[in-house]
Amino acid sequence: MLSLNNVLMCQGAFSLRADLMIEAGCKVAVIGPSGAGKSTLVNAICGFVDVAEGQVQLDGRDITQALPSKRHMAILFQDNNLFPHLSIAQNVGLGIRPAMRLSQAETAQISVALDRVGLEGFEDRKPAALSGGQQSRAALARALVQGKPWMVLDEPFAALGPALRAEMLDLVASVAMETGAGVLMVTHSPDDARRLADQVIFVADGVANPPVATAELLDNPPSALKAYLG
Ligand SMILES: Nc1ncnc2c1ncn2[C@@H]1O[C@H](COP(=O)(O)OP(=O)(O)OP(=O)(O)O)[C@@H](O)[C@H]1O
Repeated sequence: MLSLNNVLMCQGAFSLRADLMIEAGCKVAVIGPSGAGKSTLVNAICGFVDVAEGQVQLDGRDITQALPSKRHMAILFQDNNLFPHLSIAQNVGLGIRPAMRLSQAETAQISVALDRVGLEGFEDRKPAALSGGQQSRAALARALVQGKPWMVLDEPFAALGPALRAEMLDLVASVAMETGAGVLMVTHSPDDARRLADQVIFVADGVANPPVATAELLDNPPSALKAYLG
């Protein structure tokens, strides 16, 4: 369980409030207008944005001040953060061991993760020799090997076409189901939310609202969400 108890997050003059809980293993989309604070929310949960008031808890443990690396979250952002000078296997290996001296078992684990995302045989390629979709898959493999209970995605597949995006969302969902990981995903697309998410957090007017069942919220949107959806 991930809880934000009366949390106030600030980025310069911008501030965002949240008082909400997300069940372990739940897949949650974060939607809302541009600049509403979706990235601020997930970055605060991951430890990249300071919390000015309130408490962030993971399974009852106060992680408000914890380093990002101690938060049990695998993070996947839009640019994939693949290092261009490293091979795909090395990039995925960074998810296991930043120092990169991998044991045989860890090397095998990388191959299993690459197989899982459909990149078997791509171990030695550099990111530039992969398509955009394949790069997204490699970044997902890196999240996979971390074995964390949460995957946090900030518009991870925004650069992909609709068919490829749907494919990646289904892959995230099946990986999450296999590992039992919860998913928190920022997206601009209500269709993506419907495809992946059990629940939706709507961010608007300085508030990240508690999660509501996806169909319930998108089928009967409150006025601010209706205005956003158009
Ligand atoms: N480092 C920063 N310093 C000051 N203000 C910031 C900083 N980062 C973001 N902001 C401001 O915080 C607000 C929320 O930004 P945020 O990126 O969280 O919104 P968002 O909902 O993710 O937007 P988008 O959908 O456009 O990506 C914006 O007004 C933005 O200008």
